[in-house]
Amino acid sequence: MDNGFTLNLTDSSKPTQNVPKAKPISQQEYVKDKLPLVSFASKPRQTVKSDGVKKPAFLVVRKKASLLQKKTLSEVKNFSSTNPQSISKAADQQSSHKTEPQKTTPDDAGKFGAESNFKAVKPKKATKKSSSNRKSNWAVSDQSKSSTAGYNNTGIISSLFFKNPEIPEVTKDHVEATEENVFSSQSFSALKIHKYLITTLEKDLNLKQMTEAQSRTIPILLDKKDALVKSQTGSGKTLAYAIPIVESITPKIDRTSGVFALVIVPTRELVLQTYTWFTKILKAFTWVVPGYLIGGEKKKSEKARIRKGMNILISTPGRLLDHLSSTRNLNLGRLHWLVMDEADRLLDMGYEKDVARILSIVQEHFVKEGCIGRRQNVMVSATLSKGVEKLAGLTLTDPEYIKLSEDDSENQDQLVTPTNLKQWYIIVPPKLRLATLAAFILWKCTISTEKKVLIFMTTQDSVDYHAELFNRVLAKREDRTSISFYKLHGSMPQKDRTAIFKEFRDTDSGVLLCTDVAARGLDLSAIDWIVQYNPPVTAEEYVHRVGRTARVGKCGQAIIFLAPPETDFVHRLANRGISVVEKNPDAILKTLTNSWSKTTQTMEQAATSIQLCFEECVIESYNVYEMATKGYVSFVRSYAALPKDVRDVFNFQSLHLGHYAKSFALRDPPAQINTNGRMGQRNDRIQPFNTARQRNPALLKRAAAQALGSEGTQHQPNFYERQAMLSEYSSGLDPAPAKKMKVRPTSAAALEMRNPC
Ligand SMILES: Nc1ncnc2c1ncn2[C@@H]1O[C@H](COP(=O)(O)OP(=O)(O)OP(=O)(O)O)[C@@H](O)[C@H]1O
Repeated sequence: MDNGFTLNLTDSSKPTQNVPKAKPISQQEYVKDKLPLVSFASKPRQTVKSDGVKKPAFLVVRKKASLLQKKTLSEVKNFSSTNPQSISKAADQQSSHKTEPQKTTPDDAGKFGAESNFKAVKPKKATKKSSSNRKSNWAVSDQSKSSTAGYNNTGIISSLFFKNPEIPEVTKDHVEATEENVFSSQSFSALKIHKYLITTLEKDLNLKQMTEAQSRTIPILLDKKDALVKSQTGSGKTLAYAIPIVESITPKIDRTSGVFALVIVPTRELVLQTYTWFTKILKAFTWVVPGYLIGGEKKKSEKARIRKGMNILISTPGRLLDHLSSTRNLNLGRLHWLVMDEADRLLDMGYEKDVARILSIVQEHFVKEGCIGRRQNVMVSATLSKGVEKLAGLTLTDPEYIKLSEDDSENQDQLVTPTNLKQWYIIVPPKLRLATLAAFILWKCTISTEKKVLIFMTTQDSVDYHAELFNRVLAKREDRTSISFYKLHGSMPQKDRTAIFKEFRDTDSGVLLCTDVAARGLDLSAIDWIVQYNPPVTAEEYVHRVGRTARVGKCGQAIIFLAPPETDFVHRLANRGISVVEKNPDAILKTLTNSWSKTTQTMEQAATSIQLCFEECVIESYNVYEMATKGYVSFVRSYAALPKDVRDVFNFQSLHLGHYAKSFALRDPPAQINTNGRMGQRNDRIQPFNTARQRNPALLKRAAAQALGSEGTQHQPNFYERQAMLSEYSSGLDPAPAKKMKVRPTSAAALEMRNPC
């Protein structure tokens, strides 16, 4: 039997076609990685038929040099996966000293991981599914068992298709989805605004009709009223407040007149995007100066811009507060407009203090200037709820609550997603997550025409790792089109962030891996698919993430990966008026037989082949291995730190750590995975995420609290605090405390939690 990974040494000196081609380890890489990987052949364990003659076949075994007994380093250096001589030499040597079988596989992980719900799960005999759509092959048939058994028998890697948890049947909820029209029947010329502004909108920006959000909001704001605007993602809310601001600026204003309008938004990319909108619609109003403040830029150049003066200022709260306390020229005493875009995000615990402080400073400036004019306040978000303004003590004067959907007051909590958005969920056993994601990417980017994909992950380390892994394994293969992978998260240098944001916005195809830094407000054109590889914890965040596609009446699709214990999230969404349809993961994995390897016949073989390539990639380079462990540890820690309110759905106790390790292409048992590399090999710096902690929830809780910068026994961060700390939205510009902090982070994940952007 040829399982696709056998090497017939007697038949040919070349590896068979199906042996995954691993990059030979260069001397340089060897020195860098310290722990080289060697390949050698095992004792013949089976035979393959060639020209009707039975010949012994050898399995290629790849091990870290350090695991081989009696091998000197110089011997080890001579081995490489593509060097058949070294393989046969190794095979000879191996007969004299046996290789250590890998002691543990992630399948054993119940022993190492948290107490798992899956511990007692036996290999599944048959799925419970009744509908054909839900038929799944996780419980492998005898035939497929035999096709993948080779891996199991070698003890090299565990099978993807054994010991997976049962996929629960998800009862279908009746969802009354609320719909909102995107476009109104009115054009901009119906508004009482300056004719130059109308010309810019209709001729230069080619906007024929107003959206519903614009036609309802603009007249109210032109009437000088305060407003709370809630309308679906991608409904043109930016212009809904930008047009009245520009219209209300009189010709008397120049750059020395001070800040006329202040717009606060949660992320730097959103600042740049909003700034671009203002520059576009100010085309005919050359005397009005827009400007922005973001973190990651030289403060000195920002100070110079402030000194020169600007009339419309767009900023993240962190940077604004920083300048308000350190830049004397920044005077907000003549402010006529205060806009908070993504206001619900700005006013939750992550930002509330910053925003409240900004408001009190604005008030001080008002008193100093002796200003008597009334300031107009506008709050905008797709998930805004009434009363949110009270959170920061912001006093709105008789605000209009502009809500586009016509639901009754009982349904205040209902969320709205675009009508043209198709929403799916997929229940994937943890072991198959990576292969399924890879299959999805290959399917969309090489076979289908929907080639622009945005993938959300929880942590920055996870994004870094997957971007590196996919770049090495999926990006380029001779026999298919190359795929461009991009990444975006809060710890990247601002220059890179801006460049990638612009590049991905303007490209027709590619995959952007990102954290929630890209979840809100970003207008990336024509994204075909949103993939939530890690689910968000709230329905609101779900709405914002999927809202990056299907904007202004366009079509789009979104899919969310759920593990079997997380399926209740579907009901949570249904309770908020969001309907998602189940997709069969087999349908995605099957595409691998076309997109990954045309020589593999079954889905199981193809999935195992791609998983093996990922695992090889991780073993080969210590850098990738380190990234994988960091990604895994940060994922586990972020899961452990999730707030109580969501633990009925996202329960750390239900995580099968071993299976999740496999989803990071790691072969080590969870107890041996830490951000410090292999246990015992580099024992400096970081404490391992040890078994005791994993097993004991109390210890874990304390560890999570400590990682978040507080003593477990003293202050336990509440829901909002944790969410804020785990979130990507902070501008990262709360400079004073950040600089003072001398506590050494216990891990990259902890660092990320403390200082996310
Ligand atoms: N009247 C219009 N006609 C056509 N397109 C429009 C119109 N107004 C805005 N748009 C387009 O709609 C897109 C989304 O706009 P915008 O980013 O303001 O949406 P939003 O409602 O703020 O979304 P989110 O809630 O995700 O922040 C932009 O690409 C913009 O060009």
